[in-house]
Amino acid sequence: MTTYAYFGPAGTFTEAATRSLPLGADDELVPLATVPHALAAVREGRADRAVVPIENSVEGGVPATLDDLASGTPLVILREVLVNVRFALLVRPGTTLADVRRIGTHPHGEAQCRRWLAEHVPQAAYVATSSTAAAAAALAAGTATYDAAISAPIAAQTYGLETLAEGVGDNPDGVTRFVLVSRPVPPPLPTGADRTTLVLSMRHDHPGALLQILDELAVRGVNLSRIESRPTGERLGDYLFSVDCDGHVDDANVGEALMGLRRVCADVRYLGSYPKAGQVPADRERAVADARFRDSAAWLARIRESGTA
Ligand SMILES: O=C(O)C(=O)Cc1ccccc1
Repeated sequence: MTTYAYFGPAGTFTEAATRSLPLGADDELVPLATVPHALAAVREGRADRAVVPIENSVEGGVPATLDDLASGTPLVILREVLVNVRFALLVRPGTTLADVRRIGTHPHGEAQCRRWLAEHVPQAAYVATSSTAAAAAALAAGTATYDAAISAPIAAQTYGLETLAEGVGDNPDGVTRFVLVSRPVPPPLPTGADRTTLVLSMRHDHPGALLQILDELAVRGVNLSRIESRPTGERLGDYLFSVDCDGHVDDANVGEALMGLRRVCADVRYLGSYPKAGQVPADRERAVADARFRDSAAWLARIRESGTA
Protein backbone atom coordinates (compact mmCIF):
# COMPACT_ATOMS: atom_id res chain seq x y z
CA MET A 1 0.00 0.00 0.00
CA THR A 2 1.30 3.44 -0.92
CA THR A 3 0.04 6.60 0.78
CA TYR A 4 -0.19 9.65 -1.49
CA ALA A 5 -0.51 13.06 0.13
CA TYR A 6 -1.90 15.56 -2.35
CA PHE A 7 -2.60 19.28 -2.37
CA GLY A 8 -6.31 19.20 -1.55
CA PRO A 9 -9.06 19.29 -0.44
CA ALA A 10 -11.00 16.79 -2.60
CA GLY A 11 -11.76 18.20 -6.04
CA THR A 12 -8.47 20.05 -6.73
CA PHE A 13 -6.67 19.72 -10.03
CA THR A 14 -3.94 18.05 -7.98
CA GLU A 15 -6.40 15.29 -7.05
CA ALA A 16 -7.10 14.76 -10.77
CA ALA A 17 -3.33 14.56 -11.37
CA THR A 18 -2.97 12.01 -8.55
CA ARG A 19 -5.81 9.87 -9.91
CA SER A 20 -4.14 9.82 -13.34
CA LEU A 21 -1.19 7.87 -11.83
CA PRO A 22 -1.19 4.05 -12.02
CA LEU A 23 -2.60 3.54 -8.49
CA GLY A 24 -3.01 0.17 -6.76
CA ALA A 25 -6.38 -0.92 -5.33
CA ASP A 26 -5.24 -0.46 -1.72
CA ASP A 27 -3.32 2.79 -2.22
CA GLU A 28 -4.51 5.63 -0.03
CA LEU A 29 -5.02 9.26 -1.08
CA VAL A 30 -4.74 11.89 1.65
CA PRO A 31 -5.77 15.49 0.86
CA LEU A 32 -3.77 18.16 2.71
CA ALA A 33 -4.56 21.86 2.67
CA THR A 34 -1.33 23.29 1.23
CA VAL A 35 1.70 22.28 -0.83
CA PRO A 36 4.06 22.58 2.20
CA HIS A 37 1.73 20.31 4.23
CA ALA A 38 1.76 17.64 1.48
CA LEU A 39 5.58 17.77 1.21
CA ALA A 40 6.01 17.75 5.01
CA ALA A 41 3.90 14.58 5.20
CA VAL A 42 6.49 12.82 2.99
CA ARG A 43 9.49 14.33 4.79
CA GLU A 44 8.07 13.17 8.13
CA GLY A 45 7.13 9.68 6.88
CA ARG A 46 3.35 10.15 7.26
CA ALA A 47 3.01 9.59 3.49
CA ASP A 48 5.14 7.71 0.95
CA ARG A 49 4.57 10.16 -1.89
CA ALA A 50 3.23 13.67 -2.48
CA VAL A 51 1.64 15.13 -5.61
CA VAL A 52 1.98 18.90 -6.07
CA PRO A 53 1.73 21.36 -8.99
CA ILE A 54 5.11 22.67 -10.21
CA GLU A 55 4.50 24.68 -13.39
CA ASN A 56 1.62 25.94 -15.48
CA SER A 57 1.39 27.26 -18.97
CA VAL A 58 0.10 30.72 -17.93
CA GLU A 59 1.77 31.57 -14.61
CA GLY A 60 5.01 29.59 -14.99
CA GLY A 61 6.60 27.99 -11.93
CA VAL A 62 4.52 27.42 -8.77
CA PRO A 63 6.42 29.33 -6.04
CA ALA A 64 5.02 27.30 -3.10
CA THR A 65 6.41 24.10 -4.65
CA LEU A 66 9.72 25.46 -5.98
CA ASP A 67 10.56 27.18 -2.68
CA ASP A 68 9.62 24.22 -0.50
CA LEU A 69 11.62 21.73 -2.59
CA ALA A 70 14.63 24.10 -2.61
CA SER A 71 15.23 23.89 1.14
CA GLY A 72 14.69 21.61 4.13
CA THR A 73 15.14 17.83 4.12
CA PRO A 74 15.86 16.77 0.53
CA LEU A 75 13.09 15.22 -1.58
CA VAL A 76 13.20 13.93 -5.16
CA ILE A 77 10.80 13.98 -8.10
CA LEU A 78 10.05 10.49 -9.50
CA ARG A 79 7.56 11.37 -12.21
CA GLU A 80 5.60 14.22 -13.79
CA VAL A 81 2.02 14.32 -15.11
CA LEU A 82 0.32 16.93 -17.27
CA VAL A 83 -3.31 17.91 -16.67
CA ASN A 84 -5.37 19.98 -19.06
CA VAL A 85 -7.00 22.43 -16.67
CA ARG A 86 -10.55 23.51 -17.49
CA PHE A 87 -12.34 25.87 -15.10
CA ALA A 88 -16.00 26.28 -14.12
CA LEU A 89 -17.76 29.13 -12.29
CA LEU A 90 -19.70 27.56 -9.40
CA VAL A 91 -22.39 29.11 -7.21
CA ARG A 92 -24.94 28.14 -4.56
CA PRO A 93 -28.27 27.25 -6.19
CA GLY A 94 -30.20 30.40 -7.15
CA THR A 95 -27.24 32.78 -7.64
CA THR A 96 -27.14 34.41 -11.09
CA LEU A 97 -24.22 36.04 -12.90
CA ALA A 98 -25.60 39.50 -12.03
CA ASP A 99 -25.53 38.59 -8.28
CA VAL A 100 -21.84 37.75 -8.27
CA ARG A 101 -19.89 40.47 -6.40
CA ARG A 102 -16.86 38.48 -5.20
CA ILE A 103 -15.21 35.36 -6.62
CA GLY A 104 -12.95 32.98 -4.69
CA THR A 105 -10.26 30.83 -6.27
CA HIS A 106 -6.57 29.88 -6.15
CA PRO A 107 -4.26 32.61 -7.57
CA HIS A 108 -3.42 30.37 -10.53
CA GLY A 109 -7.13 29.97 -11.27
CA GLU A 110 -7.62 33.74 -11.24
CA ALA A 111 -4.60 34.23 -13.54
CA GLN A 112 -5.99 31.70 -16.03
CA CYS A 113 -9.53 33.13 -16.11
CA ARG A 114 -8.72 36.87 -15.98
CA ARG A 115 -9.95 37.80 -19.46
CA TRP A 116 -13.18 35.79 -19.16
CA LEU A 117 -13.94 37.40 -15.79
CA ALA A 118 -13.26 40.94 -17.08
CA GLU A 119 -15.66 40.34 -19.95
CA HIS A 120 -18.48 38.45 -18.18
CA VAL A 121 -18.40 39.55 -14.52
CA PRO A 122 -16.54 42.90 -14.58
CA GLN A 123 -18.24 43.94 -11.32
CA ALA A 124 -16.71 41.03 -9.35
CA ALA A 125 -13.69 41.35 -7.04
CA TYR A 126 -11.28 38.46 -6.59
CA VAL A 127 -10.64 36.71 -3.26
CA ALA A 128 -7.58 34.42 -3.02
CA THR A 129 -8.18 30.97 -1.53
CA SER A 130 -5.72 28.18 -0.69
CA SER A 131 -6.93 26.02 -3.62
CA THR A 132 -9.71 26.02 -6.22
CA ALA A 133 -11.53 23.26 -4.31
CA ALA A 134 -11.19 25.10 -0.97
CA ALA A 135 -13.09 27.98 -2.62
CA ALA A 136 -15.92 25.60 -3.61
CA ALA A 137 -15.94 23.89 -0.19
CA ALA A 138 -16.30 27.16 1.77
CA LEU A 139 -18.96 28.43 -0.63
CA ALA A 140 -21.00 25.25 -0.15
CA ALA A 141 -20.51 25.35 3.64
CA GLY A 142 -21.77 28.94 3.79
CA THR A 143 -18.53 30.21 5.35
CA ALA A 144 -17.22 32.03 2.26
CA THR A 145 -16.86 35.81 1.91
CA TYR A 146 -17.55 35.46 -1.83
CA ASP A 147 -20.59 34.32 -3.81
CA ALA A 148 -18.95 32.27 -6.59
CA ALA A 149 -15.94 29.95 -6.90
CA ILE A 150 -13.74 29.11 -9.86
CA SER A 151 -12.87 25.43 -9.61
CA ALA A 152 -12.48 22.24 -11.58
CA PRO A 153 -15.89 21.23 -13.07
CA ILE A 154 -15.91 18.11 -10.82
CA ALA A 155 -16.02 20.29 -7.68
CA ALA A 156 -19.70 21.05 -8.50
CA GLN A 157 -20.66 17.43 -7.73
CA THR A 158 -18.17 17.06 -4.87
CA TYR A 159 -19.62 20.08 -3.02
CA GLY A 160 -23.22 20.21 -4.32
CA LEU A 161 -22.86 23.52 -6.17
CA GLU A 162 -24.44 24.77 -9.38
CA THR A 163 -22.38 25.39 -12.52
CA LEU A 164 -23.06 28.92 -13.78
CA ALA A 165 -20.56 28.72 -16.62
CA GLU A 166 -18.07 26.16 -17.94
CA GLY A 167 -14.88 26.70 -19.89
CA VAL A 168 -14.20 30.03 -18.17
CA GLY A 169 -10.43 29.65 -18.67
CA ASP A 170 -8.84 32.07 -21.14
CA ASN A 171 -6.94 29.27 -22.87
CA PRO A 172 -8.72 25.95 -23.46
CA ASP A 173 -5.30 24.33 -23.92
CA GLY A 174 -3.97 25.48 -20.53
CA VAL A 175 -1.84 22.75 -18.99
CA THR A 176 -0.42 22.32 -15.49
CA ARG A 177 2.54 20.07 -14.74
CA PHE A 178 2.37 18.13 -11.47
CA VAL A 179 5.16 16.13 -9.85
CA LEU A 180 5.22 12.95 -7.79
CA VAL A 181 7.68 13.47 -4.94
CA SER A 182 9.38 10.97 -2.63
CA ARG A 183 12.10 10.82 0.00
CA PRO A 184 15.42 10.28 -1.85
CA VAL A 185 15.60 7.00 -3.82
CA PRO A 186 17.63 6.07 -6.94
CA PRO A 187 16.11 7.64 -10.07
CA PRO A 188 13.91 5.69 -12.50
CA LEU A 189 15.91 4.30 -15.46
CA PRO A 190 16.64 6.71 -18.34
CA THR A 191 14.07 6.56 -21.15
CA GLY A 192 15.82 8.78 -23.73
CA ALA A 193 13.29 11.59 -23.05
CA ASP A 194 13.91 12.63 -19.47
CA ARG A 195 14.06 15.76 -17.40
CA THR A 196 16.37 16.68 -14.51
CA THR A 197 15.41 19.31 -11.92
CA LEU A 198 18.05 21.25 -9.97
CA VAL A 199 18.34 24.15 -7.56
CA LEU A 200 21.57 26.14 -7.90
CA SER A 201 22.99 28.71 -5.51
CA MET A 202 25.95 30.86 -6.49
CA ARG A 203 28.98 31.37 -4.23
CA HIS A 204 28.36 35.12 -4.12
CA ASP A 205 26.75 37.65 -6.35
CA HIS A 206 29.26 38.41 -9.11
CA PRO A 207 29.25 39.49 -12.75
CA GLY A 208 28.61 36.57 -15.07
CA ALA A 209 27.28 34.20 -12.36
CA LEU A 210 24.32 33.13 -14.49
CA LEU A 211 26.53 32.89 -17.57
CA GLN A 212 28.81 30.46 -15.70
CA ILE A 213 25.83 28.21 -14.98
CA LEU A 214 24.59 28.37 -18.56
CA ASP A 215 28.12 27.65 -19.83
CA GLU A 216 28.37 24.41 -17.84
CA LEU A 217 25.16 23.22 -19.49
CA ALA A 218 25.65 24.64 -22.99
CA VAL A 219 29.17 23.33 -23.48
CA ARG A 220 27.85 19.79 -22.88
CA GLY A 221 24.81 20.25 -25.10
CA VAL A 222 22.33 20.15 -22.20
CA ASN A 223 19.09 21.96 -23.07
CA LEU A 224 17.32 24.06 -20.43
CA SER A 225 13.51 23.86 -20.39
CA ARG A 226 12.88 26.18 -17.39
CA ILE A 227 15.03 28.57 -15.40
CA GLU A 228 13.73 30.91 -12.72
CA SER A 229 15.40 32.94 -10.06
CA ARG A 230 13.82 32.67 -6.61
CA PRO A 231 14.73 34.67 -3.52
CA THR A 232 16.36 32.52 -0.82
CA GLY A 233 14.20 34.27 1.78
CA GLU A 234 17.31 34.98 3.86
CA ARG A 235 18.59 38.38 2.70
CA LEU A 236 17.31 40.90 0.20
CA GLY A 237 19.15 40.23 -3.07
CA ASP A 238 20.02 36.56 -2.33
CA TYR A 239 18.69 34.39 -5.14
CA LEU A 240 18.66 30.74 -6.17
CA PHE A 241 18.17 29.44 -9.68
CA SER A 242 15.52 26.78 -10.11
CA VAL A 243 16.27 24.83 -13.27
CA ASP A 244 14.82 22.02 -15.42
CA CYS A 245 17.08 20.56 -18.08
CA ASP A 246 16.64 17.84 -20.67
CA GLY A 247 18.31 14.52 -19.94
CA HIS A 248 18.92 12.10 -17.07
CA VAL A 249 21.56 12.11 -14.33
CA ASP A 250 22.79 8.77 -15.83
CA ASP A 251 23.37 10.45 -19.24
CA ALA A 252 27.07 11.17 -19.63
CA ASN A 253 26.62 14.82 -20.63
CA VAL A 254 24.16 15.60 -17.80
CA GLY A 255 26.47 13.89 -15.30
CA GLU A 256 29.43 15.98 -16.50
CA ALA A 257 27.32 19.16 -16.42
CA LEU A 258 26.33 18.37 -12.81
CA MET A 259 29.98 17.98 -11.86
CA GLY A 260 30.76 21.29 -13.58
CA LEU A 261 27.90 23.00 -11.74
CA ARG A 262 29.10 21.60 -8.45
CA ARG A 263 32.49 23.24 -9.10
CA VAL A 264 31.07 26.70 -9.90
CA CYS A 265 28.08 26.85 -7.52
CA ALA A 266 28.05 27.14 -3.73
CA ASP A 267 25.38 24.46 -3.67
CA VAL A 268 23.65 22.17 -6.16
CA ARG A 269 20.50 20.49 -4.98
CA TYR A 270 19.52 17.54 -7.19
CA LEU A 271 15.73 17.20 -7.31
CA GLY A 272 15.46 14.15 -9.54
CA SER A 273 15.62 12.74 -13.08
CA TYR A 274 12.34 11.42 -14.43
CA PRO A 275 10.58 10.71 -17.75
CA LYS A 276 9.00 13.69 -19.51
CA ALA A 277 5.22 13.45 -19.68
CA GLY A 278 3.31 13.66 -22.94
CA GLN A 279 4.20 12.43 -26.38
CA VAL A 280 7.89 13.19 -26.33
CA PRO A 281 9.89 11.34 -28.99
CA ALA A 282 13.19 9.90 -27.73
CA ASP A 283 15.99 12.20 -28.87
CA ARG A 284 18.23 10.22 -31.26
CA GLU A 285 20.93 12.89 -31.21
CA ARG A 286 21.09 12.42 -27.45
CA ALA A 287 22.08 8.75 -27.87
CA VAL A 288 24.85 9.72 -30.32
CA ALA A 289 26.09 12.51 -28.01
CA ASP A 290 26.01 10.14 -25.02
CA ALA A 291 28.12 7.58 -26.91
CA ARG A 292 30.71 10.30 -27.71
CA PHE A 293 30.90 11.36 -24.05
CA ARG A 294 31.40 7.77 -22.91
CA ASP A 295 33.94 7.14 -25.67
CA SER A 296 36.00 10.18 -24.65
CA ALA A 297 35.95 9.14 -20.97
CA ALA A 298 37.18 5.65 -21.93
CA TRP A 299 39.88 7.21 -24.16
CA LEU A 300 41.17 9.35 -21.27
CA ALA A 301 41.15 6.34 -18.95
CA ARG A 302 43.29 4.35 -21.44
CA ILE A 303 45.82 7.19 -21.72
CA ARG A 304 46.05 7.48 -17.95
CA GLU A 305 46.52 3.77 -17.55
CA SER A 306 48.89 2.94 -20.37
CA GLY A 307 50.24 6.21 -21.75
CA THR A 308 48.54 5.59 -25.08
CA ALA A 309 44.99 5.43 -26.39
O1 LIG B 1 -6.22 24.59 -6.54
C1 LIG B 1 -6.15 23.55 -7.22
O2 LIG B 1 -7.12 22.92 -7.66
C2 LIG B 1 -4.81 23.04 -7.56
O3 LIG B 1 -4.60 21.86 -7.68
C3 LIG B 1 -3.74 24.06 -7.89
C4 LIG B 1 -4.04 24.62 -9.25
C5 LIG B 1 -4.80 25.77 -9.37
C6 LIG B 1 -5.08 26.26 -10.64
C7 LIG B 1 -4.60 25.62 -11.76
C8 LIG B 1 -3.86 24.45 -11.62
C9 LIG B 1 -3.57 23.95 -10.36
